[in-house]
Amino acid sequence: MATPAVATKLLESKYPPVTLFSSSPTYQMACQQLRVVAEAMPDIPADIIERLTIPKRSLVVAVPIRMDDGHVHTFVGFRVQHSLTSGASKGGLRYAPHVDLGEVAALSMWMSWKCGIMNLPFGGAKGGIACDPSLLSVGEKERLTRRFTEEVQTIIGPRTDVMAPDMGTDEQTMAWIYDTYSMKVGYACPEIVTGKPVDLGGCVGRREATGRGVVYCILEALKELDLRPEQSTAVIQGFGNVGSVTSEELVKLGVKIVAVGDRYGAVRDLHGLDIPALVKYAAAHPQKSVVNFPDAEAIDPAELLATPCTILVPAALERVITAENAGKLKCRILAEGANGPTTPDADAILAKTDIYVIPDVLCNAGGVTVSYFEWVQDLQQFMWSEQQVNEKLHELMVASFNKVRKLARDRNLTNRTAALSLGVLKVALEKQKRGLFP
Ligand SMILES: NC(=O)C1=CN([C@@H]2O[C@H](COP(=O)(O)OP(=O)(O)OC[C@H]3O[C@@H](n4cnc5c(N)ncnc54)[C@H](OP(=O)(O)O)[C@@H]3O)[C@@H](O)[C@H]2O)C=CC1
Ligand SMILES: O=C(O)CCC(=O)C(=O)O
Repeated sequence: MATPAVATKLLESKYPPVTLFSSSPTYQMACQQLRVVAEAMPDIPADIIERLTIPKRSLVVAVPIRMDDGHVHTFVGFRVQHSLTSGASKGGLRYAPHVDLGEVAALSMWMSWKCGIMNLPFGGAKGGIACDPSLLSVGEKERLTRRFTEEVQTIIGPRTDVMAPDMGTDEQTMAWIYDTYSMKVGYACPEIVTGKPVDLGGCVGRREATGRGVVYCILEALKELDLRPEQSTAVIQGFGNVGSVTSEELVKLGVKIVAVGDRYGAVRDLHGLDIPALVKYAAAHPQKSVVNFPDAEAIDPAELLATPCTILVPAALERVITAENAGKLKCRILAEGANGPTTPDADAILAKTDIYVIPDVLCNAGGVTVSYFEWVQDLQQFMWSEQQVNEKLHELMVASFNKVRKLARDRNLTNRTAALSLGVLKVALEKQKRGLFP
């Protein structure tokens, strides 16, 4: 019987990252996590694990658009569908400067596990365009989105691949995709995207869903640790959709948010930041940033993650908690709003501490869950109330949280390995039952 370290090494030679994607550290990280699952769940057939390291379909497209100054600039866009075993593939579209094929492939794998954990009838996908949306005008963003939609049109569809917002995209982006796709097919097809404006068939509560789901998980963790929200503090990295909604929802429960940071800087107030005022301030700021927020102390963003608090919520980028800073975290709960914020090396360090990790694939699954509700409503042309949406979201998040905790306890696994294992097991089982590798 090989020791765990030796077994991981053997698995590494058996399932190396695929060359096409492997220049991306994020894809390498997703493959490393899959190897940990293969080791923890030896009953999953090796040939299925091998298939799961390789996304089913990846499309790279040139996206030329006329810029406002008259010249034509060609961007590069990606759509990766990791698995269609469980249904249409599902996942966000991200606009960010660092987007590449490997990053999108990793994010698509995580979407497969996330949908599996939540028991949603979807496979995983993700898309992205390498661009800095803060440097584009609204007209440029519209032309970019419409051209990208046309370029990926052959592989998307309400029963094949359904996009949603992610970093740098929003409800307006989804409205443009909806309109472009509908013009092509010749009828209004709201079920082609989720996260649309409510006026266009979007679901009430989708914009807030990821942050709400993060908070539902935090409440379960606080309960288990016998801690109370009113006695807790939080630090939030990223103040976009996920970071700002998580902050607002935590404040409603009495949690004090002591520090918040974004790409441009970070602010701290040990008495608790005025979050509703910070939301208004950031919305009015030219770069939508929290920097220079009055009555708060400016701090070095590098200090943010090491700020003492009960709950730390990374809600921005991948790989921000690494072997270098994992030992410096001073939180009791790490609630991963972002996808992939913690590297496997950092995980090994955290596993030796008493930090309670709520892994991304569980913690931020509220977004895709309400996207599922939106898709179902659009297919049936029957809309739910916000109360129905929130109650159902709460029920599904708590059920999945408990499934993950049970597996972690029963098998003596970390929460991350338990969550990933549940997701991978669901996909693997469906593949086995279908008798082939769709
Ligand atoms: N939206 C959703 O429904 C879901 C999102 N997620 C994940 O949550 C994370 C955030 O997504 P979302 O909130 O939608 O994205 P947004 O674009 O709305 O917000 C991203 C935030 O991250 C900040 N940020 C960017 N770069 C850095 C940096 N280098 N250091 C610190 N902060 C930075 C941005 O700041 P700035 O504006 O200044 O660039 C912004 O505040 C991503 O990992 C995404 O994949 C996961 C599940 C669902
Ligand atoms: O709502 C969705 O379909 C996907 C959200 C997403 O991209 C994510 O969970 O990372």
